[in-house]
Amino acid sequence: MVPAIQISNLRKRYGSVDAAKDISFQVEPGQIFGLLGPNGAGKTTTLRCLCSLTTPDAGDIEVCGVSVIQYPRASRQLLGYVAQEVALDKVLTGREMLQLQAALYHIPAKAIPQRIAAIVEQMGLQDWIDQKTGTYSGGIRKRLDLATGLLHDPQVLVLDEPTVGLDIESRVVIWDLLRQLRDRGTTILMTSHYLEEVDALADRVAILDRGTVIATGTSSELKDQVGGDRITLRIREFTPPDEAERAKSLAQSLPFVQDVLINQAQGNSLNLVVTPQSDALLTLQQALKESGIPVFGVSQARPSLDDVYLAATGRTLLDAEIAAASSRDPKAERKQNMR
Ligand SMILES: Nc1ncnc2c1ncn2[C@@H]1O[C@H](COP(=O)(O)OP(=O)(O)OP(=O)(O)O)[C@@H](O)[C@H]1O
Repeated sequence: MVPAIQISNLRKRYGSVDAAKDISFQVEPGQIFGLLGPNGAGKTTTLRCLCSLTTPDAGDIEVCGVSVIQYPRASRQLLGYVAQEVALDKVLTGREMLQLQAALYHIPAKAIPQRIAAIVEQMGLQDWIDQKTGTYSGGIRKRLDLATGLLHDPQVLVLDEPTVGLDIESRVVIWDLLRQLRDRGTTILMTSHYLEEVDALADRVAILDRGTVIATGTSSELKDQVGGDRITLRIREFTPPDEAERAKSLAQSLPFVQDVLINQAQGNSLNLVVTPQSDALLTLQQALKESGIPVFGVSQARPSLDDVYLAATGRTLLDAEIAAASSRDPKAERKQNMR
């Protein structure tokens, strides 16, 4: 079967920044594929290259077997792209926005009312479509964005952070809509930096870090690969570094402890990887007590996608986000993206 999306050795530089160093992954038709990674990992850049909004420096991209580099126009017909922030003209109604978009996609004038009616029903927008978009809540705006991306009935829907900034109820509505689309045969490629979103939605996941793919698979395959249980230990709300080091040495001496990391972004809490066994927590707490080290909080869990990221990069997604946020210049990026 021809993959819905095939990205091979994609490279894109902005000045001295390698936004995409060497990105390869494949999306099968009818799947939801999640690109997970912290801010700055290269997710948006990958989507922009895929949708021929920017030209890669190297690599191949195909959509349903059509080369994006050689046939950008034909490949764009196969794709619906919903950017992270879509500028809405607040004085237009949702229907007027869709009519404008339909004209941009060259949908025949006769077919437009029927196509809009179908998509409005599919997105559950009947009550809002004739109101001005300036009155919309974030969740309704996002549904209109999806409707816009789906208007020309693309085989592949590409979504950049589809629920960023939405409250949990609106996010769940969007998740349900995306599942319905997938069940009707639309392939969806979405980026997210929400672990639980990717876990809940994606059939397969690629984790990106600093412009490269560090892991690909189903969410449970990736979690199985890292193995072991996770114990998060907080000694104090903000633990002094020397005390964290002391607790780390102590934990390392326990036979069931495989690995220990000090998480500076979380007040020097400790992340332990342990061989699953029922008395691990109790034994750890006992050992800490005997050494006079207090316990502010401790919990044990199966690995998460964050643990997959941590195992591959030595830092949590949150750490990476904080580091990335301080090194970016959003104004300059926006300016460059307008060109
Ligand atoms: N137009 C641009 N001009 C200059 N640098 C850019 C531009 N676009 C992206 N970058 C840089 O490339 C790197 C990857 O950015 P990208 O937006 O692809 O990451 P991301 O994973 O999508 O993060 P986010 O979700 O925050 O957009 C970052 O270091 C970013 O600062």
